Amino acid sequence: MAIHQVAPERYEQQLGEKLATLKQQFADLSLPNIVTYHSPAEHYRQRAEFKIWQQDGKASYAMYQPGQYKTPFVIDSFPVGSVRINSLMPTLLSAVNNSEILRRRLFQVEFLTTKSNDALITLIYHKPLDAQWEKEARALRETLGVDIIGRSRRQKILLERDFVIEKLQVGEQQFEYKQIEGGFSQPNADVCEKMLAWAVMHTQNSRGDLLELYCGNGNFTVPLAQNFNKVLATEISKTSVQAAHYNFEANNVDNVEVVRISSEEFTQAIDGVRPFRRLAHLDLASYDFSTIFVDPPRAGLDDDTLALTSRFETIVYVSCNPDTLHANLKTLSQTHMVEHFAVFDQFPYTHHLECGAILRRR
Ligand SMILES: C[S@@+](CC[C@H](N)C(=O)[O-])C[C@H]1O[C@@H](n2cnc3c(N)ncnc32)[C@H](O)[C@@H]1O
Repeated sequence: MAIHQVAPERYEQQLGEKLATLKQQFADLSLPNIVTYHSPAEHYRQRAEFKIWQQDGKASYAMYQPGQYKTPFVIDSFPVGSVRINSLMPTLLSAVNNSEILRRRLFQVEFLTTKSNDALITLIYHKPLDAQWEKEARALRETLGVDIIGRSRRQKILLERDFVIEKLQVGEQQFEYKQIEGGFSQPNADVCEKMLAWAVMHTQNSRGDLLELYCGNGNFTVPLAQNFNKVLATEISKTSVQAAHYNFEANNVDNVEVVRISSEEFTQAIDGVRPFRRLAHLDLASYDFSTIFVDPPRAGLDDDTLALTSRFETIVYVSCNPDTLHANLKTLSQTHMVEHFAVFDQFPYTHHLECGAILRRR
């Protein structure tokens, strides 16, 4: 993980600078007033990964300046990370340094924590993990009161669980989410709650059904489902689809079908280009889609998915990359008006910015 310069006294200034850049970049699109959602100025990331720097028989947490991967910066705290990550960091490190078996050839540590105070630690090694490692890891689990996963080449040792349970507050409602190790989850839980509330608010009183692409673990699907008759959600990752099933059941959401399929394949299926067995149990023609929700990875929407998106009356677009959002909105502006635009400061002190746009057909 690269180093972030956290300076809470500079929080407003850094956000102001990012907003100014964004406004300049989007000046050629007629955007409405931009609504800005702030992050806590520190301790906002629920997940973190560190390289482990080994010297003279001692392990330390290390980070790198982008592009300078031979010069580690040894750190002992991480103000970007949640309070839970910061309280686990020293305890974990001293336990690792007190056990030759846990320390030797450890090269990476990952923390996954939640607002609900759940936590999971993954220890990643350059050596096979044996019964002795497992015994020591179980003792570590008892000491920390946190689940541990051991990973090595072609090996994953689970002591108990490989997930955490998050609880997010969206307006008056609380939702429960399983977040699986290695699966996507929004890193900044406070900002995630604001994004969910924003999406729920702007889809209230929708008619018909919702198509969601890139649904992940159902993060948005769960609170949005109440605003639609039926929802068809799609996602490429098997782990995330498994988590999504759990999350629909845990939150009593019963009007969603989730399918493991890429957005490119789904576009082919709905256009009748070719059939997919994974969709055979669904009658696509029975859906009365009014709205599409997309939250693609940094690459944005591919051309075919973009063309599909432009056929919907209402588009909700959540994006972690202003460059691809801008390019996609330029195309979508030919058929749609941007009615609402929001900025969510998910990644303070970096140049990254999360945005949300609601578009209506002209
Ligand atoms: C930015 S995440 C958003 C996930 C979810 N909306 C959330 O809030 O947690 C993007 C998701 O798209 C999925 N994805 C990546 N490429 C895809 C593709 N070509 N087709 C479908 N899903 C894809 C990833 O696995 C990931 O879950």
